[in-house]
Amino acid sequence: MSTSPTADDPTRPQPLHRTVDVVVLGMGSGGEHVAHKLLDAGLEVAGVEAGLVGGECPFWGCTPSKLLIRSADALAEARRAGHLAGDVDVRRPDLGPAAARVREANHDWDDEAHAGPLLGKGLDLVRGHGRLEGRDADGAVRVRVTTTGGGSDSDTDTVLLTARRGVVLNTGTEPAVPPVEGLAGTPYWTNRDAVALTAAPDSVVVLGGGPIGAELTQVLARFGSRTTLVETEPRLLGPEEPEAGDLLADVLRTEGVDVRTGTTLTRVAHGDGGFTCTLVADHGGDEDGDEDGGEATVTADHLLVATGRRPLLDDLGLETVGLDPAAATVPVDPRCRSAAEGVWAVGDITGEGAFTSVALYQGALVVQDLLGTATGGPDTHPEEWGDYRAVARATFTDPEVGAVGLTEAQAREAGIDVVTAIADVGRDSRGWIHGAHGLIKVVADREAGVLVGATAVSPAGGEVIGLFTTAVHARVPVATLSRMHLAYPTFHRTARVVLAKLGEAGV
Ligand SMILES: Cc1cc2nc3c(=O)[nH]c(=O)nc-3n(C[C@H](O)[C@H](O)[C@H](O)COP(=O)(O)OP(=O)(O)OC[C@H]3O[C@@H](n4cnc5c(N)ncnc54)[C@H](O)[C@@H]3O)c2cc1C
Ligand SMILES: NC(=O)c1ccc[n+]([C@@H]2O[C@H](COP(=O)([O-])OP(=O)(O)OC[C@H]3O[C@@H](n4cnc5c(N)ncnc54)[C@H](O)[C@@H]3O)[C@@H](O)[C@H]2O)c1
Repeated sequence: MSTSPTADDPTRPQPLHRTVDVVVLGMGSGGEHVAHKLLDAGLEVAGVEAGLVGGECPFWGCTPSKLLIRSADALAEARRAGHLAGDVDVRRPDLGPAAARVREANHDWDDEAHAGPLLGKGLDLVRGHGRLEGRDADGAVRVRVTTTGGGSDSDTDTVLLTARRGVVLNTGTEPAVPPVEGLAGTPYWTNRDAVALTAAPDSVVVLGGGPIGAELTQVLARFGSRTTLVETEPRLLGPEEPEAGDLLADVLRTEGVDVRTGTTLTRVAHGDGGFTCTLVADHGGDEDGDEDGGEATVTADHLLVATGRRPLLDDLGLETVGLDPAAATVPVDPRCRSAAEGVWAVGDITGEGAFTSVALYQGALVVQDLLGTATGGPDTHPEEWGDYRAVARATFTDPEVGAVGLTEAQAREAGIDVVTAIADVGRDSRGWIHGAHGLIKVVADREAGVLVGATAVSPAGGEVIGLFTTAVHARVPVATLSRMHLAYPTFHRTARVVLAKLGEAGV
């Protein structure tokens, strides 16, 4: 690694100037993967991180939320035992054990378990806010880091990194907080507060019925919080199949959640007694229908805002390398190259799916591109490069909502000659035995004779969707799928019902 101190302003501490092969700017799941693989291959790599190495997923996202969900599911299963195995009295639901597991998993929000192995491989970890700073005379991209101290940079407030081969952007997202009157300045929670809870609050209003809102609503309700879920759109999990969101809303209502879809939070007041939320039902209202178009007031101890995420692209210096600083995402090609030479992007900022699985998938593409390990380029070997037809995802509510590829609406919008089929998981053998609520819906392309999308709302729906992910990804003909052995009795076996329906419809 070459080191050359430079000074733009003699009154400021000397910035350190280092040249490496690749700078990874933002060390979320995708960036961490890229750094590991490039270091393994012998490249000189610098990683720039303003927060914790590993990003949102292990510390405030996937892992802690799934740990809380696991405990909440255990409670729900215990409560179900009454119908199946005699009385089980859940007397004192306690978030404590789940909170302890969260802290065990993320070492009390300490990133040593992520940073340590990378440092061991020789990563130049620069802790601080990174910003692109144009190119040097050879065209190499530069990154200036305003350091937050630590490691070898504790004596300087600025480090300038030059990347011989390129920069990989992986700066992720932050909560998008809506401009609701009175909300700013109140102690509302985001996912970061929710996953750090050690006890369930008496009452909470959850704003936003996407994956974060839906998952955390069910957790808190199962631990005994009086929970109101407010969603502006007519249904939960908006981008997924409408049948999935409707079924989930029904399940949450059965569990005692006050689900208010088609409802907008218009005003927030916070005082000693907690939050007072003014709600306006504007899309048909809640299920009772008695407040449609009218104003209602809900009070709660806490307000959890889960209304989407905003890519962290501000103050990233995108314009210094010719990228649009006002764009909502950094669009990438199948190699994850941005429009700027020598600048790749991975993860949520690419807009290809805000999932850890996508960030890791894209990280592998960048590594393949930088190391030249693919057989050919995207033009000759498209199967080796970025393909987002079959993005699989799961919302870990109970039942889980697994999905892959296109929804019916998206397929129709894409001009596909769509045939759909739907089946009730609860009426099939395993579902009935289990007492499950669920459905499987498939979306087929009649002309091609293949599935382009599927949704599995089911116990273990995130696992059930694997079958359909293979089908959509590998374009397995529906006729071939219909002849598969499917173990009996399983949740995924409901596939045969939808496939038979597609057959009857001529697919
Ligand atoms: C509550 C919750 C639950 C989730 N559950 C799941 C799930 O079950 N499954 C799933 O697939 N996905 C889930 N997700 C989504 C998942 O967390 C993200 O898709 C994943 O973290 C990928 O993000 P990323 O790599 O793009 O960036 P991030 O993880 O956001 O990391 C980006 C990093 O860049 C750093 N950074 C940003 N700007 C700068 C800068 N200028 N300089 C230096 N550093 C910077 C940040 O500090 C951060 O550490 C969940 C998200 C949340 C919030
Ligand atoms: N299991 C998983 O894979 C998982 C879990 C959590 C999050 N994630 C990822 O994180 C992303 C962000 O999750 P999210 O749930 O915050 O975002 P989201 O954008 O998916 O959902 C936000 C919801 O809030 C609603 N909303 C927006 N403004 C509102 C307002 N003012 N009042 C009421 N409702 C409002 C939207 O209509 C939407 O339904 C997801 O898109 C997903 O990719 C994944």
